[in-house]
Amino acid sequence: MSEPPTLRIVFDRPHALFDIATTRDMEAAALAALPPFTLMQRAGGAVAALARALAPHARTMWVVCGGGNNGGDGLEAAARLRAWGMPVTATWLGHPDQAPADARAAWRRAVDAGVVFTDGIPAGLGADDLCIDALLGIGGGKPGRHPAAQRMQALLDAMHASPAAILCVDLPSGLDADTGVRHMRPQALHADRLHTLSLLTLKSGLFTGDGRDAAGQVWCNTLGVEADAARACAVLGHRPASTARAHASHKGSYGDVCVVGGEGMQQRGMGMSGAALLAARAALHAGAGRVFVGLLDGGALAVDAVQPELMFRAIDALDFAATATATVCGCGGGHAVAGVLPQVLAASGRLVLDADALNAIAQDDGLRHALASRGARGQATVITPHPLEAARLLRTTAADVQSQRLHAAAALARELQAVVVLKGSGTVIAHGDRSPVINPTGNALLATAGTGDVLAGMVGARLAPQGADAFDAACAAVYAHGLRADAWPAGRPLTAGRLANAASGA
Ligand SMILES: NC(=O)C1=CN([C@@H]2O[C@H](COP(=O)(O)OP(=O)(O)OC[C@H]3O[C@@H](n4cnc5c(N)ncnc54)[C@H](O)[C@@H]3O)[C@@H](O)[C@H]2O)[C@@H](O)CC1
Ligand SMILES: Nc1ncnc2c1ncn2[C@@H]1O[C@H](COP(=O)(O)OP(=O)(O)O)[C@@H](O)[C@H]1O
Ligand SMILES: [K+]
Repeated sequence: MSEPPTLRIVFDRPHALFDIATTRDMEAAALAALPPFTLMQRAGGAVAALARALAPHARTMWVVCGGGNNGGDGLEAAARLRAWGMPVTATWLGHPDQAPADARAAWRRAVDAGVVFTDGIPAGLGADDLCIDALLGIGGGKPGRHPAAQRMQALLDAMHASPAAILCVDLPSGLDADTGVRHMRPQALHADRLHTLSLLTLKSGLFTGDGRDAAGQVWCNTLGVEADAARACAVLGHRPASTARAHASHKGSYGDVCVVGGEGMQQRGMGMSGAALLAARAALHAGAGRVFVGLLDGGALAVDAVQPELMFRAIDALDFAATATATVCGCGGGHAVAGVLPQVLAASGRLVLDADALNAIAQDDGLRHALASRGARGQATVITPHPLEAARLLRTTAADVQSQRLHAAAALARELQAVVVLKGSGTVIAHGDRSPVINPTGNALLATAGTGDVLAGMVGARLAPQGADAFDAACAAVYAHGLRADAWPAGRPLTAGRLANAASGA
């Protein structure tokens, strides 16, 4: 067959993501079905072709290879690059007597092709040069257990300290392909000159947790092996369908959002109305037909002078059960929100729970039960925890949640019978039987207070229209929220207020 194509991963359509176990199964089946060494030749060929495209003017291509098959892919790439006349230098941590058969064959081909081997670090690596990280792939385990670990870390440090671009083979070495947890660290971030060519399958860990920082631009080559999408562990989020509005629509077509939150100064001396206003403004700018605000401030504030479209109501004057209505509850809710949650959980047809609503539920089994029983009544719920809020709900630690984001989101979704939006880099959206989605948009500009309130409002706006699907609404809102940050003009500080206003049409 002709060389399988390499695809630059962009987010115009969903991409299936696979875990290590399924990738191993697929690899074993393909190895059994194909002549020996075929897969590694395809892998090495794909790496070499991308390397040449990324660094056509390189004076040095340093291929850094571990002792397993990831290193084998690197050695095969080195052989190809050398045959094409590229200036290749290779470092190999393996040994011909101990290497897996395919890696040994690749080493032999590299030697025969005239690749220069070195144990040191090539001098004078420049910005036009390329390092190929083929130390560890899906066989990489936790550090410390391997005699080669220290040497690998030193080689990684050398690659990342150089001004050269880096192409990671299959995975950034040391990244857990399933979870996005990084076991080996580069000293600095180099997203603009970092690439990863995922082989056989696209792995979930490239897109969540540390994955995005570790991987840079992701590419994929399936090596000609067709994947069964039904075996995917997750799906990469993608641009939602256009939200063009029919001429003959009216504000009722887009539904109402009721925002409940914002504890007042008088309760505990902590005014948090701003959080509820941010959610309300975001819902308005994201297209809700009408937005009502029920503040928990004892009536202290009755209008948002900057956004007079928002309609303030006493909690008892809000109709949570009305059709085409979504309630967004919890933003800045403080302690006061616990008092209204029984009513909100019982009555709201569609509900977004954020922040203090989630903290209150984590502390109260009655509320937890009230939330979990909504699904059976056909009431849709989206919860939007950040990792610490998720940890409180799961009665564990934020570090534990971060070490298994997909798993944590799915476990919460199961227990609370809700759509879960586990926020952070590579936000995970999970619900029931749906394949979890990892959102690819967003960046650290969002790491500023209030952007989560804006997201809750944006989810509410998408959940409000009659017939809206809660999972799709959550995915679309998270994608749009992150896209706003990705398109943010350079030099303009991103604040949550500006983000809320920018939510229009997104
Ligand atoms: N066999 C084949 O034909 C193919 C192999 N492929 C490649 O093979 C890779 C998987 O190969 P392997 O299963 O050999 O695994 P790796 O090459 O990822 O890692 C295994 C090697 O690394 C060592 N090691 C593991 N953890 C370590 C640590 N923390 N510190 C230091 N050393 C450590 C192990 O002792 C072993 O020598 C994939 O990621 C992919 O790059 C794919 O390209 C598909 C084709
Ligand atoms: N580094 C990051 N990369 C991508 N998204 C981020 C990052 N930091 C924060 N975010 C996003 O910003 C929002 C922050 O929400 P949250 O933590 O609830 O903060 P707050 O409650 O102060 O608004 C979430 O949508 C989260 O996914
Ligand atoms: K690698």
